[in-house]
Amino acid sequence: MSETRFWTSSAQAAIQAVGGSPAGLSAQIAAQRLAQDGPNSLGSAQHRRLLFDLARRLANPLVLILLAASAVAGLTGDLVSFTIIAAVILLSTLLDMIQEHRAQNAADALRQSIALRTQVLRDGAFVEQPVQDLVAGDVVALSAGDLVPADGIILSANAAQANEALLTGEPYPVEKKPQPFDAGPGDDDTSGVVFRGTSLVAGSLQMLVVATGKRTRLGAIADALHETPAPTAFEHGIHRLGMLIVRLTIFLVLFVLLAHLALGRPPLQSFLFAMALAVGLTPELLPMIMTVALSRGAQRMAASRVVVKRLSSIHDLGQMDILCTDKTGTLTEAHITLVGHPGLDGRDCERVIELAAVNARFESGLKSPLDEALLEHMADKALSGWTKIDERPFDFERRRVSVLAEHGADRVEIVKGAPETVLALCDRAQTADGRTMLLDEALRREIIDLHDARAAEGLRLLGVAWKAAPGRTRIEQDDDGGLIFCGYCVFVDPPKPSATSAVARLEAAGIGIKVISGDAAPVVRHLVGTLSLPVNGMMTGSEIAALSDQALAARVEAVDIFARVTPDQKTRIVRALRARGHTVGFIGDGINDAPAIRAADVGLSVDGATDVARDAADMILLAPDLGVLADGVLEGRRTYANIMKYLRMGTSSNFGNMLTMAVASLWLPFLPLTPVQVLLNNLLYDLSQIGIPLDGADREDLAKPHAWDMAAIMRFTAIMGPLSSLFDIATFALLIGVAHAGIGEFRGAWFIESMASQILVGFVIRTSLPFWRSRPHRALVASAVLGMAGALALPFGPWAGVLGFTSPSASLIAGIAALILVYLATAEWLKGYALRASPARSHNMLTAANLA
Ligand SMILES: Nc1ncnc2c1ncn2[C@@H]1O[C@H](COP(=O)(O)OP(=O)(O)OP(=O)(O)O)[C@@H](O)[C@H]1O
Ligand SMILES: [Mg+2]
Repeated sequence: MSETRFWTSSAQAAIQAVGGSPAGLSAQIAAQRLAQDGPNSLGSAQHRRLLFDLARRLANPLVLILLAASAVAGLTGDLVSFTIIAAVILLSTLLDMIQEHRAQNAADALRQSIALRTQVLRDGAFVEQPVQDLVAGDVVALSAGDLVPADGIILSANAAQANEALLTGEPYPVEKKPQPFDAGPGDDDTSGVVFRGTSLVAGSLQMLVVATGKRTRLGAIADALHETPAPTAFEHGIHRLGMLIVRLTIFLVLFVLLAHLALGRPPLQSFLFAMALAVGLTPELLPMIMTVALSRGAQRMAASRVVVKRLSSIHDLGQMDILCTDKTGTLTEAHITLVGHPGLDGRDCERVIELAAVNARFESGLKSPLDEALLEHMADKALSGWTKIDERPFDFERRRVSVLAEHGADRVEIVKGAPETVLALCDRAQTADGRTMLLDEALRREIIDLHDARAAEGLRLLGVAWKAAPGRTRIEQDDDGGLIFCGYCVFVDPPKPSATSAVARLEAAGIGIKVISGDAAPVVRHLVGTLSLPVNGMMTGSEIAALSDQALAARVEAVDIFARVTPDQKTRIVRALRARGHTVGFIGDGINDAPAIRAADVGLSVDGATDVARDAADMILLAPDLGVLADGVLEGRRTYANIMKYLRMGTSSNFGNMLTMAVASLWLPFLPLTPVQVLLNNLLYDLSQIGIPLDGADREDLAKPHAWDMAAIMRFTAIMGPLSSLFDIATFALLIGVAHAGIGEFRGAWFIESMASQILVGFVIRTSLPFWRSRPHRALVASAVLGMAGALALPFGPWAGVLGFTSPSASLIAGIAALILVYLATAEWLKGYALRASPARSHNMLTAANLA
């Protein structure tokens, strides 16, 4: 769909075109339009269709070749094989697909629960609606911190500023205000319109929606942007491992095929066998296991009140070794109250609080908790007599709010903000009795000392200043000089006692904490002292500003407290830590935190946070509490441990099977299993693994962050794979050399041996502890029992003949059982050695290399 460039025609024309009016829509018409136009989302309208998905999976070339080859075999007489092969392929694909779908649906439902909502005018009143349900013609009210939910025309605005970096690349906010309704067409000015995906960073506005979903300007480029984030180190590693297995498989299949042909075996049977092996060896279950494990993880995390938006961030959470946190709300209660408003002499002064409250009342930007505390304090005292002329809303670079207001005949500009910023703009000061004096060095020192004394007690302060502004009607960018300092507003934001134990838990889990705040250094230092957080070293924004990225990276690890930092510096700190090889989490709730949340490996926000922060985050904490996060980290690690379990079992048994098949092809005078039997073996093995995502993890797996370690997987495979083939070959020797088994009996016995050894060894290698010390999950035991029962039922049931088996004798089974016991004992003995992490592995080096 192409964008309409509606802003080039007059607002009137655009509004008429969508049949809207400033009065909004009725709920009934909105529902009709929603049915007609579809939801306001950029994703594909419907879920992928099940049938379509099935076709996509069956289109796997290996599967197609196998089906084609067995069809050829079917035409030449072996119809039974063809039927069974087709049925087995269909069955295992369905099994795989249904699990994945269910997992995806569960994860989607969780994501839905935290979907963005917005204020919409319906039937004449503003109501909260999910952003998805917006239609053209709706009137939407936005305020600072909100994401713009659709493209639209501004009906009214109040000091609104939008960040349009996503569309224009321009990092600085641009002013937004309504344009004349009948302005001529052809104008490419976009100041009177807003676009989906941008955000309001200051002020407020009302817009009339003219385009939703894919018809928006963002929708037109969304496919090109393709919102899939860059793969994480873990996904990258999995992909590499998968490719390695595929390459090995191709090599093996060619080897087996050529060996059989060279030895003069029937070509079609040999080909079918080789293809069945290939289907069995490819790690086709990996995506399903990943999705199911991750979605399970997400569900469990939701139970501990962490909602996951991006599933793959669960690994990053498990791997996270540094958590950066803002201060307000995570380390403090965020119930801010005003406790004083001292003038120059240190005693509370009415003038100070009045000016500050007027400033807070007239600010239309994002109301900060400080503003709310001021207004709450003034609730009983009227601010009547004051009228607003203009304002310059808060932003995190200026760290102040300027308001132009009038009281009777006096027109004044009132500025409140970070004390040092405000003081720097003053050249005079005013006492409580109204005397104005020059602000000399001595007086400046006194005022600073007054501040430092309170800040050292952990109190937050705002400076308040003013100047006469006769005849002025606007506040321009650089008007804030020559102010008269008046006093401070003093606030208390009590520390959150639960933060201490939550931080201790995170520390115990191997996660270092860094506090990154826009607040003043003494306040932050006092807070971390009160909570006795294990943090050291302090750096301020002005120090960071003087450092290059390299210099910052060199120092950033040794510093745990950052104060008076700008939003951009928050991002620089995160980047510097990542460049040092850390997996970094960032938790924050404000507009100022959003860029850093996005820059982190794991972006975290809380449920009550601004849209912009929630949108940037990978996970949302439903309670603003670090304790919740500590639980989440354990879930992340458990999920990771389970995926590693599957990988270890899969790669080592695959590799073992490859070796076995290579030997068998050269040595056995017949195929060790028929193609049908190979596929059945594969299906049963898959079935036995269904329980893995539910399995628990040992305490050892949860104790510290784990990075993807390819070398360790290779090492494990190189030890455990050959071990299993050794026992396979011993089984061959037993069957042929000792028992002189016929072909059917050989295949029956070997089918059982290979299934039993693969399934049972899983219980040995799923844990690094002695296997009897770690209890597997019931579901894993159940699926394993199911797989084993199948393995025994096939060669022994009435269908054995059709499947090409002859039931093995009791003594053969006893022999095999003995071999398997020895195998399991050897595996248990060797696994400590095989499971050791690669010695060269340094967490830092590895992740740094992956980042590059
Ligand atoms: N409404 C306001 N009016 C004037 N100044 C403000 C206002 N809000 C914040 N400031 C100033 O800007 C500074 C930075 O804002 P803030 O403390 O919210 O940053 P932050 O990085 O989000 O901090 P935190 O770590 O506490 O969440 C404040 O310390 C204060 O000096
Ligand atoms: Mg904050």
